[in-house]
Amino acid sequence: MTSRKKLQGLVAATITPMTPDGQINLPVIRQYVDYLVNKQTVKNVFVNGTTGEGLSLSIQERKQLAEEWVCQGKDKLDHVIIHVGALSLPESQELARHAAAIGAGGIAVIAPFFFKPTNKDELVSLLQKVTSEAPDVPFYYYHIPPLTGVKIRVEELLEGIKERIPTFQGVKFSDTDLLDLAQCIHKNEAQQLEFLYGVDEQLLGALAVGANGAVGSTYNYLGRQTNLMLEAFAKPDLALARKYQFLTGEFLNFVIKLVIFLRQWCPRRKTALILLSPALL
Ligand SMILES: CC(=O)N[C@H](C=O)[C@@H](O)[C@H](O)[C@H](O)CO
Ligand SMILES: CC(=O)C(=O)O
Repeated sequence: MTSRKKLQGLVAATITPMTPDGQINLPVIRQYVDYLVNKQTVKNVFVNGTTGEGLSLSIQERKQLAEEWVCQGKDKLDHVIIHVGALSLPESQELARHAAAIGAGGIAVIAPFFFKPTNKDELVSLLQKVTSEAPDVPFYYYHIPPLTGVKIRVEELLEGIKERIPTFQGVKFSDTDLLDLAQCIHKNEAQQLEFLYGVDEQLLGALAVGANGAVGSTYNYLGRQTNLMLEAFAKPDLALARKYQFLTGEFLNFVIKLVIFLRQWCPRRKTALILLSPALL
């Protein structure tokens, strides 16, 4: 693996732009990159994840999106991470090979959530089969038990993982169990891993136990404010950092109410984002 800039700070989990007739809208990704960098001060993206509805897209669509993000982000973004998890192992492997071929900065893989791995060894062996298809690309395990139902603790998963998966780089940790996160960080201090937190409304707690950064949907529109929170935390000015964290919470409460109201007639996340983003720019 060639030397790379450490992934830290904020990573926007990108939404997938669609045309009114349900096609992926590739041409707007160029503007999306500029918007993230210039308006949100966010220079990393996580593509085809939960926010991007990657698991509801076809393989072809996922590849096209990955290509466009890598291409448009080339001189503007620091890291483009592509989520390549899928229920089918060959599809996941194909996406991993593709991500490597287009020069993605990293890949992430979710645990299969229908026929689930029942123990750590099963999960690592599956991750190994996917990541070995991209032997030069840093790999992040995408831990999101509320959605996958796979509750294997990351602390346990990490024991010996680097021997089996040399590209292992870190975890996108989307769970509220900060004890598990803290133990992972504590036990792996010597290893230069990257722990990216994924529950935006409690990022401050994760920073306190040593998270390196965060991947999330809200960094699409609260990226600038959250970067100010990171700065306040680094100072440290915890009172100010808390103010920004509370802002995320309040904003999400508002969005959740709005989404419940609008759910009857529009797809969830996009509705909220489309309606709210002009007010936030
Ligand atoms: C389940 C889900 O989509 N989680 C996102 C990323 O992990 C978060 O960014 C949340 O959207 C955010 O924390 C709001 O709950
Ligand atoms: C939020 C997140 O990280 C995802 O969309 O996958």
